[in-house]
Amino acid sequence: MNVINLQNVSKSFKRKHVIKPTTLKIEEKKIFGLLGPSGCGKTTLIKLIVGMLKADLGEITVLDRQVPNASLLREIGYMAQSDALYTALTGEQNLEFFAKLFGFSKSERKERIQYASTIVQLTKDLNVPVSSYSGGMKRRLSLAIALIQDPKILILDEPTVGIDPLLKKSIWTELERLKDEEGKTIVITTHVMDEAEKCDHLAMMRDGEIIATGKPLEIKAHYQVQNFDDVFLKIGGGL
Ligand SMILES: Nc1ncnc2c1ncn2[C@@H]1O[C@H](COP(=O)(O)OP(=O)(O)OP(=O)(O)O)[C@@H](O)[C@H]1O
Repeated sequence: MNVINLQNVSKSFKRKHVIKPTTLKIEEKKIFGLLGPSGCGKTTLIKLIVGMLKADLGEITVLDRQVPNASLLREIGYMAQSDALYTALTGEQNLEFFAKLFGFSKSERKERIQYASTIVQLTKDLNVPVSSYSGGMKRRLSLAIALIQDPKILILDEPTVGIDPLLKKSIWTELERLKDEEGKTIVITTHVMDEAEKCDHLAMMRDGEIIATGKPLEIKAHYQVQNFDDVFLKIGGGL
């Protein structure tokens, strides 16, 4: 079953055609990666799916509901590229704020905060104001916020930027567990080549267009290369 469907979706900013007519289906219970050079339109595409931007043309449905739809807020955990955090508050207060928005009871909030902060290894720093967090800690808190309401779909815009390799590995282990054991669908943008390899399915973007889709092996075969660094070089080189 497809949980995300885009049908001929396009978007321009002023006269710039940032997303050219795009049709895309994302299957449930998969990790779907969006790859492409900086500025090719990944974040814009993601914002259209989340409902933060309105498409000029075309139709987007998520879980069979047309976007935008307020009921989808609960179903989509979104981690933006720039952290949207309350820096005067502690990590825990940030998580508490978002957990309250989703109407969790006090005991559920405690449980959810414990779960989300453990995954991103922030439990020890929960009582520190976010203003004194490092860049990587802010990314981790943003990921915890995306997980707080136990959404069916996780949409993560470069979630592991600024995160050290060990923690990155444990985050990926958790993403794979969320998919395998809890049936989550995960959409991720990345520039990191080993992350591309871990996705079940990929869409390669260039200049506002999806130019290839497939499993990592299929994409490499398509470009006749051994690794994703070379895929990128070929895309950048105007294949
Ligand atoms: N609000 C906006 N107004 C005008 N132009 C915009 C706006 N948002 C994005 N753009 C332009 O749209 C293009 C695609 O941007 P987008 O952020 O989607 O790319 P990206 O692939 O996510 O890049 P990166 O990997 O660097 O994050 C860029 O040329 C950008 O300058």
